[in-house]
Amino acid sequence: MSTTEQAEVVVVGLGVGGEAVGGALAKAGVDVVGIEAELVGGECPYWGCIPSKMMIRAGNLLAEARRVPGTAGEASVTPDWAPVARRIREEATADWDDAIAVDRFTAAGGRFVRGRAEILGPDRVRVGESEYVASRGLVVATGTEPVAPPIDGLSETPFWTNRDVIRAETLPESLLVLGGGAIGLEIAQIYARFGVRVTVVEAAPRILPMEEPEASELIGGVLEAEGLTVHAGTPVTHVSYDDGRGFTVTADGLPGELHAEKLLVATGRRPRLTPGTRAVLGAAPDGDLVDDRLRVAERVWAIGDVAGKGAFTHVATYHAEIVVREILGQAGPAADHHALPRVTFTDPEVGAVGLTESAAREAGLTVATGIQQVPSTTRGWIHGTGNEGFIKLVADADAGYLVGATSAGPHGGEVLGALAVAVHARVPISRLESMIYAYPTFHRGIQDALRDLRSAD
Ligand SMILES: Cc1cc2nc3c(=O)[nH]c(=O)nc-3n(C[C@H](O)[C@H](O)[C@H](O)COP(=O)(O)OP(=O)(O)OC[C@H]3O[C@@H](n4cnc5c(N)ncnc54)[C@H](O)[C@@H]3O)c2cc1C
Ligand SMILES: NC(=O)c1ccc[n+]([C@@H]2O[C@H](COP(=O)([O-])OP(=O)(O)OC[C@H]3O[C@@H](n4cnc5c(N)ncnc54)[C@H](O)[C@@H]3O)[C@@H](O)[C@H]2O)c1
Repeated sequence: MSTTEQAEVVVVGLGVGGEAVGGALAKAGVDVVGIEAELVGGECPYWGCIPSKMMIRAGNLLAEARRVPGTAGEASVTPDWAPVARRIREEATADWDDAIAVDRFTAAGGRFVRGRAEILGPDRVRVGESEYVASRGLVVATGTEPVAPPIDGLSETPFWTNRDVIRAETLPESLLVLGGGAIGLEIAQIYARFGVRVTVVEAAPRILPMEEPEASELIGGVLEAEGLTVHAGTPVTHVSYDDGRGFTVTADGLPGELHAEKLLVATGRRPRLTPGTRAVLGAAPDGDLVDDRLRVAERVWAIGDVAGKGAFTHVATYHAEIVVREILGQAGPAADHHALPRVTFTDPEVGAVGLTESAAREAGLTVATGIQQVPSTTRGWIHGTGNEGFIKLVADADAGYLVGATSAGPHGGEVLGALAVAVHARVPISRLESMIYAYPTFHRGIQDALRDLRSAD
């Protein structure tokens, strides 16, 4: 028998963004129904950021130990995946069980529904036989799912996605990674550091195509020095799988076939929002889903990955705060993505904020750049082995402030903090130049990059 329940707010998807919105509204006394098809918390804690960064921490420890000879004596390292898999299963994901997160939401006063919601209109959704009608607002927080490119043969093979690499209890002997973006490169490096023979195949002319070309060159060089094989500009044309032999891949521009026991497809993700649902919500078929208040339509909001403004956890939580304010009728700034920070947690880390040089040029700005190599800074030179990196600044020369920056190197994601403030607050370059930079830090390289920027005047 079908039922209809009323609520003030219905949140579809309790991942990073939905859990934050639902929990905060429930705590504020709003009657919230939160609907989740899989695990409350979403991709980040169970199959994304947290377990992958735990794996990276382990891989970085191995790499540091391997850097001991020649610098601090002798060290012998025997990689073992078992403690990594155990930590992910027991500490990070509670064996992929979200009981604590569900309790947190219901203890705050939220009404929890487990199931896949079908959005029927701007104020109603259906889960199984039950309909939920929202009087005050609908929040769509359904995230993204991996895209498998239309490569001949691929869909008939048992390829891996990020979920399989995170859940692996044992490692394959070899791994082919399709896609040299954030997921592909982070996983490729970790697996290789644990002894897996890894090949990365990227269709675009360079890996990390969304970041500065200097970052692509840096990471490509580091990975190859660690023994990985990296092919870029080589679109895969055919994939096949054989129980005994594993995967065979052919790609344009590569003379022979590539073979590996496992194949990870990390070629991007798409919003979990069908064209039909967009239409039902009153959104245009193409273009921006949300305005600067994250509104899709009257009393309908979309947040996090599905909003299409950057697929990062910090974007989902940022959006959540804005929508909570909107629904509670509180004043506050609109969403502003001009200083979007992101960090690819390879070693060296690639941190970036705002526009790359080419994006700034495409935006029609008068662009000036400055760059400093980390090994040429005092701290980089002291650091020695493992010091590869650079700091690159992208300035709007007419306006006199930075519109983007990249900080690649040891702790590159941490150094990014100062640059993110500069881009976010549009700090005049002259103020940045007159700042005192602690000696000898990695972030002091910003001062050197500013000098390079000034010398380009
Ligand atoms: C391997 C990997 C590593 C990552 N590392 C980082 C990182 O280091 N830093 C970072 O900032 N970001 C990282 N990300 C990205 C980050 O995980 C996402 O940006 C974040 O999870 C987005 O949150 P969200 O709430 O928008 O979506 P999600 O976390 O995807 O949550 C959406 C939720 O909605 C549910 N849902 C979908 N449709 C329905 C429906 N119809 N009914 C009910 N429920 C539904 C889903 O089951 C899911 O739980 C990583 C991602 C991956 C895959
Ligand atoms: N550290 C982080 O913050 C982090 C880590 C992992 C993922 N993420 C988020 O998850 C998103 C998805 O990650 P992703 O790595 O899947 O996507 P991505 O967009 O970062 O990279 C996908 C890569 O695959 C390439 N590609 C596309 N089609 C291809 C094909 N047919 N053959 C070979 N290569 C192909 C693209 O050119 C691109 O380089 C990221 O954009 C990011 O927002 C963030």
